[in-house]
Amino acid sequence: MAKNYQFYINGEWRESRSKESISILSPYLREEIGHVQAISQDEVDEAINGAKLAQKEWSQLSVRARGEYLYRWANELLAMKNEIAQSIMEEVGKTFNDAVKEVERTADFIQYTIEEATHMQGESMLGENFPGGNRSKIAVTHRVPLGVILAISPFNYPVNLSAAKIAPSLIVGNAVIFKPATQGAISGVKMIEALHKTGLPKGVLNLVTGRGSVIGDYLVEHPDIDMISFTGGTETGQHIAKISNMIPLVMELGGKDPAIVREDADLVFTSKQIISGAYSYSGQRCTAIKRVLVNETVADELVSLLKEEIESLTVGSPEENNIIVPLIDDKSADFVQGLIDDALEKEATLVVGNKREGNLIYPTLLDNITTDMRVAWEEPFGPVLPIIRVKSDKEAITLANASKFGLQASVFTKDINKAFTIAPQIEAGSVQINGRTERGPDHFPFIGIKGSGMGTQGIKRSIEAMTREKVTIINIYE
Ligand SMILES: NC(=O)C1=CN([C@@H]2O[C@H](COP(=O)(O)OP(=O)(O)OC[C@H]3O[C@@H](n4cnc5c(N)ncnc54)[C@H](OP(=O)(O)O)[C@@H]3O)[C@@H](O)[C@H]2O)C=CC1
Ligand SMILES: O=C(O)[C@H](O)COP(=O)(O)O
Repeated sequence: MAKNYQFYINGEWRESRSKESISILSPYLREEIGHVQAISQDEVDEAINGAKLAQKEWSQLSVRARGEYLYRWANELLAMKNEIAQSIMEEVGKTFNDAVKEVERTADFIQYTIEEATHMQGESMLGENFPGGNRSKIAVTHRVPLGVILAISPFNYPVNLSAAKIAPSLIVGNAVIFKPATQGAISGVKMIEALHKTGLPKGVLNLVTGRGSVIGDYLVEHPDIDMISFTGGTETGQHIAKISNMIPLVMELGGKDPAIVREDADLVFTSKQIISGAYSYSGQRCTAIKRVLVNETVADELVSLLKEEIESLTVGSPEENNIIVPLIDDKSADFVQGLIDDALEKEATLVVGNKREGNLIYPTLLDNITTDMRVAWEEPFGPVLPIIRVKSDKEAITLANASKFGLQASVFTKDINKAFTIAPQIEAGSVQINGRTERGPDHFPFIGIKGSGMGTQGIKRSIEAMTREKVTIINIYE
């Protein structure tokens, strides 16, 4: 019988008083792999009240003392690496190798977070530097925690994107309410089992499980939540931004990252970057390359190179480390198929793909995409890549910026002057020159603008986002 996973509140593992649970189906085994608790609003209140109380003492510890718990967490995660990776694989259909990498990356993330926080210093300012001021007034500024942070994560990196919110929150003295994606909650439970083993004080971290559509608004609107760090879809993020109280928000949302390919690009290198950017984990990455804007003079050659690469991609179960794996659920596969069908009805050219077995969509490349086709603008979160042929850099930039999203973009060219002319004109949080779009390394700032989010993640920026400045002014008697 599938295991029943408990939720974690005030240092204890519990079953919900609601007596309700949610069945988790594996996207590729297509069978139930466990149940998570559908907790009640009373239990949400209990978790937040406990967090609020626990935060007071937790914030009094030194950064080094808090860091000791987090170092142990990183070590426990590594000790449970295979078990957690197995969960990630079964629950979200990521290959075992990638799931292991996700756990290792998370341990690195936590360790770097501790080191970064340990080296962050405040500043002092002399009053005399402002007209009319004098030396007897000195401001000392340092960062203080915000209180209780609500961390909401998506399914696709159930461990890494969760820890990327939890570790920066905890190291600076916040308490956390962690709401994992329901499809991803078992992996969330496992990573918190590792944290529990560190002896973390009760209430500092609480794991609440239940459908976002049921407990999400209640969590977001709760008066004792002091900041929300959210990663997920644009619609969910926009909804949260509308209903939340006047508290800081960091939102990392969807994307439609373009790869702009100039006529002078190294096409062999570029095609490999595009393939890995677009198709890894079947395109279920916010930073996946989701459209190619290629100069028409090199389009035929690029398409032929991409086709060749796609034909060598392995397709099937994540247990055999295939690149293309079944999508998270049937609904997502239907959505991707809808984008393909719409483009083909409007006379896009099918280069390769458009084959489907249930929620397994084969890698699909569509050429001659025009702006009336949905796939030119919508985020598939699946293995389909549209090629839009352009006449000039100017047209590529205009199309890149016509998207409602603004996460990342890539520019492929051998002309570094052109690259640096194009990059500033692109409306995106980051522009990669001659590289695929991606979030890592994790200490780099990671920014979504427009429909792709608000605020900045990346280790130091996340720490800053989860703290505020506090100024103490010394007035020296003469
Ligand atoms: N920019 C970035 O860094 C990233 C962006 N994404 C984006 O996320 C999307 C895919 O992830 P997916 O998990 O499907 O995204 P969703 O927006 O469906 O869910 C994200 C999280 O929000 C929760 N949620 C749902 N409704 C509410 C609500 N009303 N209040 C509070 N929380 C709620 C979900 O819970 P539940 O699961 O219970 O519904 C889940 O934990 C894609 O659009 C992708 O681009 C993904 C990763 C990174
Ligand atoms: O959720 C996502 O898709 C990630 O934030 C992207 O991370 P990656 O670029 O490291 O895959």
